[in-house]
Amino acid sequence: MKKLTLALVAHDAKKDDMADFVAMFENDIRPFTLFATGTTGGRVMERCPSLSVTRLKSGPLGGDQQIGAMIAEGKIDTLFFFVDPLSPHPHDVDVKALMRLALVYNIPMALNRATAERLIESFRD
Ligand SMILES: O=C(CO)COP(=O)(O)O
Repeated sequence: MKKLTLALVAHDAKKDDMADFVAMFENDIRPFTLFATGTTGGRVMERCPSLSVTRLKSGPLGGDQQIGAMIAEGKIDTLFFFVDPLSPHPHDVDVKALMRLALVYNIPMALNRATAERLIESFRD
């Protein structure tokens, strides 16, 4: 059976949360083929060295758009995007575009840790 793909993205203020989350649910996350924006992927691999994560560009340099394009191509099954709602982001249009494509293609999308925890549990057999 084809492995499901999971994309991980976190704004700077949420990167600790993302690394903690992945470490806590490492066994649930391991079966997925993992993609991440550049810095998020680096932090996740630092925390969980046994996980293999394909790192795309950093968000502000096009990483969000790369993940959006992969969603449009049917290459991403699930998106965990830990959003910082309290800081301005220079690439906010890219952030919105990524969320929009996740909605257009109706893929499961968790925008905070509480939702991601419940969603990842739903993939258990
Ligand atoms: O900016 C991001 C999401 O919008 C994430 O990008 P990085 O993981 O490279 O910080």
